[in-house]
Amino acid sequence: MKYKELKKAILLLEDGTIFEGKSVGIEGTTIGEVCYNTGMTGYQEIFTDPSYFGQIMVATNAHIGNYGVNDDEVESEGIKIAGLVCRNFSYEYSRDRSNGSLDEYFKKHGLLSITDVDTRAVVSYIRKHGAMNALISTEVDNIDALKAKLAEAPSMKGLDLASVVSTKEPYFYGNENAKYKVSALDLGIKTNILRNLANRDCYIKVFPNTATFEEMAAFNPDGYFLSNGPGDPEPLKSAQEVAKTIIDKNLTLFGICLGHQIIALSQGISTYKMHNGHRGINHPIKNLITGKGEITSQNHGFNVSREDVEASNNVEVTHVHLNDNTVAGIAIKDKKVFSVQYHPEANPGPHDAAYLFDQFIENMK
Ligand SMILES: NC(=O)CC[C@H](N)C(=O)O
Repeated sequence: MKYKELKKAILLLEDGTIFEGKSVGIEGTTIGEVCYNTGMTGYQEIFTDPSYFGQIMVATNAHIGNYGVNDDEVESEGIKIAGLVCRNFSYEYSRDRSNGSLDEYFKKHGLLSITDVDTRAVVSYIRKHGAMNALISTEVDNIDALKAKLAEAPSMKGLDLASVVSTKEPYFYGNENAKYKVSALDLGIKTNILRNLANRDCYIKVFPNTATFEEMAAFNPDGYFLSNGPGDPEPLKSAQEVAKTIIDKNLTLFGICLGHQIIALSQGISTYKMHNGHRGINHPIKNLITGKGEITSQNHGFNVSREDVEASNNVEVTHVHLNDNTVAGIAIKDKKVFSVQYHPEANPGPHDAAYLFDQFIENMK
Protein backbone atom coordinates (compact mmCIF):
# COMPACT_ATOMS: atom_id res chain seq x y z
CA MET A 1 0.00 0.00 0.00
CA LYS A 2 1.42 3.36 -1.03
CA TYR A 3 1.12 6.35 1.26
CA LYS A 4 -0.46 8.41 -1.56
CA GLU A 5 -3.30 5.93 -1.98
CA LEU A 6 -4.49 6.32 1.59
CA LYS A 7 -7.64 8.29 2.14
CA LYS A 8 -7.59 11.44 4.23
CA ALA A 9 -8.75 11.12 7.85
CA ILE A 10 -8.90 13.45 10.81
CA LEU A 11 -8.61 13.25 14.58
CA LEU A 12 -11.11 15.72 16.03
CA LEU A 13 -10.90 16.55 19.72
CA GLU A 14 -13.86 17.55 21.86
CA ASP A 15 -12.61 21.16 22.06
CA GLY A 16 -12.60 21.45 18.26
CA THR A 17 -8.86 20.89 17.67
CA ILE A 18 -8.15 18.92 14.49
CA PHE A 19 -5.11 16.82 13.57
CA GLU A 20 -4.87 15.52 10.03
CA GLY A 21 -3.66 12.15 8.81
CA LYS A 22 -4.45 9.18 6.59
CA SER A 23 -6.99 6.42 7.06
CA VAL A 24 -5.94 2.92 8.16
CA GLY A 25 -8.24 -0.06 8.72
CA ILE A 26 -11.90 0.52 7.91
CA GLU A 27 -13.50 3.83 6.92
CA GLY A 28 -16.19 5.80 8.76
CA THR A 29 -16.22 7.47 12.17
CA THR A 30 -15.28 6.19 15.62
CA ILE A 31 -15.59 7.95 18.98
CA GLY A 32 -13.78 7.44 22.28
CA GLU A 33 -11.74 9.11 24.97
CA VAL A 34 -8.29 9.96 23.67
CA CYS A 35 -5.30 8.63 25.63
CA TYR A 36 -1.69 7.81 24.86
CA ASN A 37 0.54 4.85 25.58
CA THR A 38 4.32 5.21 25.65
CA GLY A 39 5.20 1.51 25.24
CA MET A 40 7.74 0.70 22.54
CA THR A 41 6.38 -2.82 22.06
CA GLY A 42 3.23 -4.79 22.78
CA TYR A 43 0.72 -3.06 20.53
CA GLN A 44 -1.40 -6.14 19.92
CA GLU A 45 -1.72 -6.85 23.66
CA ILE A 46 -2.76 -3.23 24.19
CA PHE A 47 -5.33 -3.26 21.38
CA THR A 48 -6.94 -6.40 22.83
CA ASP A 49 -6.83 -5.33 26.50
CA PRO A 50 -10.49 -4.85 27.59
CA SER A 51 -9.40 -1.99 29.92
CA TYR A 52 -9.01 0.11 26.76
CA PHE A 53 -12.62 -0.34 25.69
CA GLY A 54 -14.03 3.06 24.68
CA GLN A 55 -10.62 4.67 24.18
CA ILE A 56 -8.87 6.08 21.15
CA MET A 57 -5.22 5.30 21.71
CA VAL A 58 -2.31 7.40 20.53
CA ALA A 59 0.89 5.36 20.19
CA THR A 60 3.94 7.46 21.03
CA ASN A 61 6.17 4.81 19.46
CA ALA A 62 6.82 6.05 15.94
CA HIS A 63 6.31 2.66 14.23
CA ILE A 64 3.21 0.54 14.59
CA GLY A 65 2.61 -2.70 12.70
CA ASN A 66 6.23 -3.44 11.82
CA TYR A 67 6.29 -6.80 13.62
CA GLY A 68 2.82 -7.90 12.47
CA VAL A 69 0.40 -9.82 14.68
CA ASN A 70 0.36 -13.24 16.32
CA ASP A 71 -2.84 -15.03 17.33
CA ASP A 72 -1.32 -15.98 20.70
CA GLU A 73 -0.51 -12.42 21.73
CA VAL A 74 -4.02 -11.33 22.63
CA GLU A 75 -5.46 -10.33 25.98
CA SER A 76 -9.09 -11.01 24.98
CA GLU A 77 -11.01 -12.05 21.88
CA GLY A 78 -10.69 -9.23 19.40
CA ILE A 79 -9.71 -5.57 19.44
CA LYS A 80 -11.05 -3.48 22.31
CA ILE A 81 -9.68 0.02 21.59
CA ALA A 82 -12.06 2.37 19.78
CA GLY A 83 -9.36 3.58 17.40
CA LEU A 84 -5.62 4.04 16.96
CA VAL A 85 -3.69 7.22 16.22
CA CYS A 86 -0.14 6.66 15.02
CA ARG A 87 2.80 8.26 13.24
CA ASN A 88 3.97 5.57 10.82
CA PHE A 89 1.70 2.62 10.16
CA SER A 90 3.66 -0.28 8.64
CA TYR A 91 1.95 -2.39 6.02
CA GLU A 92 5.16 -4.37 5.77
CA TYR A 93 6.01 -6.53 8.74
CA SER A 94 8.89 -8.74 9.67
CA ARG A 95 9.08 -11.32 12.45
CA ASP A 96 9.36 -15.10 12.49
CA ARG A 97 6.50 -15.54 14.90
CA SER A 98 3.94 -13.30 13.25
CA ASN A 99 1.13 -14.84 11.26
CA GLY A 100 -0.45 -11.78 9.66
CA SER A 101 -0.29 -8.04 9.12
CA LEU A 102 -1.78 -5.46 11.43
CA ASP A 103 -3.65 -3.99 8.46
CA GLU A 104 -5.49 -7.30 7.84
CA TYR A 105 -6.10 -7.61 11.58
CA PHE A 106 -7.69 -4.13 11.73
CA LYS A 107 -9.88 -4.91 8.71
CA LYS A 108 -10.91 -8.28 10.19
CA HIS A 109 -11.88 -6.69 13.52
CA GLY A 110 -13.36 -3.54 11.97
CA LEU A 111 -11.03 -0.99 13.54
CA LEU A 112 -10.92 2.57 12.26
CA SER A 113 -7.55 4.26 12.68
CA ILE A 114 -5.41 7.14 11.51
CA THR A 115 -1.71 7.30 10.60
CA ASP A 116 0.72 10.02 9.53
CA VAL A 117 -0.41 12.14 12.44
CA ASP A 118 1.98 14.43 14.30
CA THR A 119 1.59 12.28 17.40
CA ARG A 120 4.10 14.35 19.39
CA ALA A 121 1.84 17.38 18.92
CA VAL A 122 -1.25 15.36 19.91
CA VAL A 123 0.42 14.04 23.07
CA SER A 124 1.71 17.44 24.17
CA TYR A 125 -1.77 18.85 23.55
CA ILE A 126 -3.55 16.27 25.71
CA ARG A 127 -0.85 16.42 28.36
CA LYS A 128 -1.64 20.10 28.67
CA HIS A 129 -5.42 20.03 28.28
CA GLY A 130 -6.18 16.64 29.86
CA ALA A 131 -8.12 13.58 28.76
CA MET A 132 -11.10 14.35 26.52
CA ASN A 133 -13.39 12.72 23.99
CA ALA A 134 -12.31 12.57 20.38
CA LEU A 135 -13.23 11.01 17.08
CA ILE A 136 -11.38 9.64 14.10
CA SER A 137 -13.20 10.03 10.82
CA THR A 138 -12.79 9.62 7.09
CA GLU A 139 -16.05 11.56 6.59
CA VAL A 140 -14.13 14.82 6.43
CA ASP A 141 -16.50 16.83 4.21
CA ASN A 142 -18.84 17.85 7.01
CA ILE A 143 -16.84 18.83 10.08
CA ASP A 144 -19.86 20.45 11.73
CA ALA A 145 -21.78 17.16 11.60
CA LEU A 146 -18.78 15.41 13.17
CA LYS A 147 -18.59 18.03 15.92
CA ALA A 148 -22.30 17.56 16.65
CA LYS A 149 -21.83 13.77 16.84
CA LEU A 150 -18.85 14.14 19.17
CA ALA A 151 -20.74 16.55 21.44
CA GLU A 152 -23.31 13.80 22.09
CA ALA A 153 -20.73 11.27 23.29
CA PRO A 154 -20.83 10.65 27.06
CA SER A 155 -17.83 11.53 29.20
CA MET A 156 -15.73 8.65 30.59
CA LYS A 157 -16.45 9.92 34.09
CA GLY A 158 -19.48 8.07 35.42
CA LEU A 159 -19.43 5.47 32.65
CA ASP A 160 -19.95 1.78 33.46
CA LEU A 161 -18.09 0.00 30.65
CA ALA A 162 -17.19 -3.13 32.63
CA SER A 163 -20.69 -4.50 32.05
CA VAL A 164 -20.16 -4.23 28.29
CA VAL A 165 -16.93 -6.26 28.16
CA SER A 166 -17.57 -8.75 30.98
CA THR A 167 -18.41 -12.37 30.19
CA LYS A 168 -22.16 -13.04 30.10
CA GLU A 169 -21.81 -16.57 31.50
CA PRO A 170 -19.37 -18.00 34.04
CA TYR A 171 -16.50 -20.09 32.64
CA PHE A 172 -13.53 -22.04 33.96
CA TYR A 173 -9.82 -21.60 33.29
CA GLY A 174 -6.93 -23.92 34.11
CA ASN A 175 -6.68 -27.45 35.43
CA GLU A 176 -9.60 -28.56 37.57
CA ASN A 177 -7.27 -30.65 39.74
CA ALA A 178 -5.10 -27.64 40.59
CA LYS A 179 -4.20 -26.97 44.22
CA TYR A 180 -6.05 -23.65 44.63
CA LYS A 181 -9.49 -22.52 43.54
CA VAL A 182 -10.07 -18.87 42.71
CA SER A 183 -13.37 -17.06 42.08
CA ALA A 184 -12.65 -14.13 39.75
CA LEU A 185 -15.02 -11.29 39.01
CA ASP A 186 -14.64 -10.36 35.34
CA LEU A 187 -14.84 -6.61 34.84
CA GLY A 188 -12.76 -6.88 31.65
CA ILE A 189 -10.15 -9.44 32.64
CA LYS A 190 -6.90 -9.73 30.71
CA THR A 191 -6.07 -13.32 29.75
CA ASN A 192 -2.55 -13.02 31.10
CA ILE A 193 -3.95 -12.67 34.62
CA LEU A 194 -5.65 -16.06 34.16
CA ARG A 195 -2.41 -17.50 32.72
CA ASN A 196 -0.46 -16.20 35.74
CA LEU A 197 -2.91 -17.78 38.17
CA ALA A 198 -3.14 -21.09 36.27
CA ASN A 199 0.69 -21.26 36.12
CA ARG A 200 0.68 -21.01 39.91
CA ASP A 201 -1.56 -24.06 40.29
CA CYS A 202 -4.93 -22.28 40.36
CA TYR A 203 -8.22 -23.40 38.86
CA ILE A 204 -10.30 -20.31 38.20
CA LYS A 205 -14.02 -19.78 37.86
CA VAL A 206 -14.61 -16.50 36.08
CA PHE A 207 -17.90 -14.75 36.90
CA PRO A 208 -19.83 -12.04 35.04
CA ASN A 209 -19.75 -8.51 36.50
CA THR A 210 -23.26 -8.99 37.91
CA ALA A 211 -22.33 -12.03 40.05
CA THR A 212 -23.16 -11.85 43.75
CA PHE A 213 -20.87 -12.87 46.60
CA GLU A 214 -23.04 -15.95 47.20
CA GLU A 215 -22.63 -17.09 43.59
CA MET A 216 -18.86 -16.66 43.81
CA ALA A 217 -18.68 -18.35 47.21
CA ALA A 218 -20.59 -21.40 45.91
CA PHE A 219 -17.42 -22.39 43.99
CA ASN A 220 -15.79 -22.84 47.41
CA PRO A 221 -12.67 -20.87 46.45
CA ASP A 222 -9.44 -20.44 48.42
CA GLY A 223 -9.31 -16.85 47.25
CA TYR A 224 -11.20 -14.15 45.36
CA PHE A 225 -9.94 -11.94 42.54
CA LEU A 226 -11.29 -8.63 41.17
CA SER A 227 -10.11 -7.86 37.65
CA ASN A 228 -8.97 -4.88 35.64
CA GLY A 229 -11.44 -3.29 33.25
CA PRO A 230 -12.57 -0.17 31.40
CA GLY A 231 -14.48 2.92 32.49
CA ASP A 232 -15.18 4.56 35.82
CA PRO A 233 -15.12 2.30 38.93
CA GLU A 234 -17.59 4.53 40.79
CA PRO A 235 -20.86 3.32 39.20
CA LEU A 236 -19.94 -0.37 39.71
CA LYS A 237 -21.98 -0.78 42.91
CA SER A 238 -22.54 -4.52 42.63
CA ALA A 239 -18.77 -5.21 42.41
CA GLN A 240 -18.16 -2.87 45.38
CA GLU A 241 -20.76 -4.80 47.37
CA VAL A 242 -19.02 -8.10 46.52
CA ALA A 243 -15.65 -6.65 47.63
CA LYS A 244 -17.11 -5.34 50.88
CA THR A 245 -18.65 -8.73 51.73
CA ILE A 246 -15.40 -10.60 50.98
CA ILE A 247 -13.48 -8.18 53.23
CA ASP A 248 -16.10 -8.25 56.01
CA LYS A 249 -15.93 -12.05 56.00
CA ASN A 250 -12.11 -11.97 56.38
CA LEU A 251 -11.51 -13.86 53.12
CA THR A 252 -8.51 -13.71 50.78
CA LEU A 253 -8.75 -11.11 48.04
CA PHE A 254 -6.50 -9.66 45.33
CA GLY A 255 -7.44 -6.83 42.98
CA ILE A 256 -5.75 -5.40 39.90
CA CYS A 257 -6.37 -1.90 38.52
CA LEU A 258 -10.18 -1.51 38.25
CA GLY A 259 -10.40 -4.27 40.90
CA HIS A 260 -8.05 -2.22 43.10
CA GLN A 261 -10.28 0.83 42.71
CA ILE A 262 -13.36 -1.28 43.57
CA ILE A 263 -11.68 -2.51 46.79
CA ALA A 264 -10.91 1.11 47.76
CA LEU A 265 -14.46 2.27 47.03
CA SER A 266 -15.87 -0.63 49.07
CA GLN A 267 -13.97 0.79 52.07
CA GLY A 268 -15.33 4.31 51.65
CA ILE A 269 -12.24 5.59 49.83
CA SER A 270 -13.06 7.73 46.81
CA THR A 271 -11.59 7.58 43.31
CA TYR A 272 -11.06 10.48 40.93
CA LYS A 273 -10.46 11.00 37.24
CA MET A 274 -6.83 11.91 36.52
CA HIS A 275 -5.82 14.83 34.29
CA ASN A 276 -3.98 12.26 32.17
CA GLY A 277 -3.77 8.60 33.06
CA HIS A 278 -0.70 6.39 33.26
CA ARG A 279 -0.28 4.22 30.17
CA GLY A 280 3.01 2.58 29.30
CA ILE A 281 5.42 -0.15 30.27
CA ASN A 282 8.09 1.73 32.23
CA HIS A 283 6.26 3.28 35.17
CA PRO A 284 8.36 3.38 38.36
CA ILE A 285 6.78 2.12 41.56
CA LYS A 286 8.14 1.87 45.08
CA ASN A 287 6.98 -0.92 47.34
CA LEU A 288 6.80 0.78 50.75
CA ILE A 289 6.87 -2.53 52.63
CA THR A 290 10.12 -3.83 51.11
CA GLY A 291 11.60 -0.50 50.02
CA LYS A 292 12.26 -1.99 46.57
CA GLY A 293 11.58 -0.34 43.22
CA GLU A 294 9.65 -1.94 40.36
CA ILE A 295 9.27 -0.96 36.73
CA THR A 296 5.67 -1.65 35.83
CA SER A 297 3.08 -1.85 33.10
CA GLN A 298 0.22 0.62 33.58
CA ASN A 299 -3.06 1.56 31.99
CA HIS A 300 -5.46 3.63 34.01
CA GLY A 301 -7.24 6.98 33.91
CA PHE A 302 -8.76 6.95 37.41
CA ASN A 303 -6.99 6.75 40.73
CA VAL A 304 -7.60 6.14 44.42
CA SER A 305 -7.60 9.23 46.64
CA ARG A 306 -4.42 9.41 48.71
CA GLU A 307 -6.11 11.75 51.15
CA ASP A 308 -8.89 9.22 51.80
CA VAL A 309 -6.48 6.29 52.23
CA GLU A 310 -4.39 8.30 54.68
CA ALA A 311 -7.51 9.21 56.65
CA SER A 312 -8.67 5.58 56.74
CA ASN A 313 -8.21 3.43 59.84
CA ASN A 314 -8.20 0.09 58.07
CA VAL A 315 -6.53 0.72 54.69
CA GLU A 316 -2.83 1.46 54.14
CA VAL A 317 -0.76 2.56 51.16
CA THR A 318 1.67 -0.21 50.16
CA HIS A 319 2.92 1.08 46.80
CA VAL A 320 3.50 4.56 45.45
CA HIS A 321 3.97 5.82 41.88
CA LEU A 322 7.34 7.60 41.81
CA ASN A 323 6.50 9.99 38.96
CA ASP A 324 3.65 11.75 40.70
CA ASN A 325 3.37 10.23 44.17
CA THR A 326 -0.10 8.78 43.47
CA VAL A 327 -1.32 5.70 45.34
CA ALA A 328 -0.27 2.58 43.42
CA GLY A 329 -1.14 -0.15 45.91
CA ILE A 330 -3.16 -0.66 49.09
CA ALA A 331 -3.75 -3.36 51.68
CA ILE A 332 -6.42 -3.84 54.31
CA LYS A 333 -4.72 -3.90 57.69
CA ASP A 334 -4.62 -7.33 59.37
CA LYS A 335 -6.40 -9.03 56.48
CA LYS A 336 -5.36 -11.04 53.45
CA VAL A 337 -6.54 -8.34 51.08
CA PHE A 338 -4.34 -6.24 48.81
CA SER A 339 -4.49 -4.61 45.41
CA VAL A 340 -2.44 -2.61 42.94
CA GLN A 341 -3.24 0.11 40.43
CA TYR A 342 -0.80 -1.31 37.87
CA HIS A 343 -0.47 -4.58 35.95
CA PRO A 344 1.74 -7.29 37.51
CA GLU A 345 0.64 -9.63 34.70
CA ALA A 346 2.40 -7.27 32.24
CA ASN A 347 1.64 -8.23 28.61
CA PRO A 348 3.00 -5.94 27.56
CA GLY A 349 5.65 -4.92 30.03
CA PRO A 350 8.30 -6.01 32.50
CA HIS A 351 7.76 -8.80 35.03
CA ASP A 352 9.11 -7.00 38.12
CA ALA A 353 5.74 -7.16 39.87
CA ALA A 354 4.93 -10.84 39.21
CA TYR A 355 5.73 -11.50 42.90
CA LEU A 356 2.25 -10.12 43.70
CA PHE A 357 0.70 -13.29 42.26
CA ASP A 358 2.99 -15.30 44.57
CA GLN A 359 1.84 -13.17 47.48
CA PHE A 360 -1.79 -13.97 46.61
CA ILE A 361 -0.94 -17.71 46.55
CA GLU A 362 0.79 -17.35 49.95
CA ASN A 363 -2.35 -15.67 51.29
CA MET A 364 -4.49 -18.58 50.06
CA LYS A 365 -2.35 -21.22 51.81
N1 LIG B 1 -6.63 -1.18 33.58
C1 LIG B 1 -7.68 -0.91 34.32
O1 LIG B 1 -8.25 -1.77 34.98
C2 LIG B 1 -8.19 0.50 34.26
C3 LIG B 1 -9.15 0.87 35.37
C4 LIG B 1 -9.99 2.08 35.08
N2 LIG B 1 -10.83 1.85 33.93
C5 LIG B 1 -9.12 3.29 34.87
O2 LIG B 1 -9.00 3.79 33.78
O3 LIG B 1 -8.53 3.80 35.79
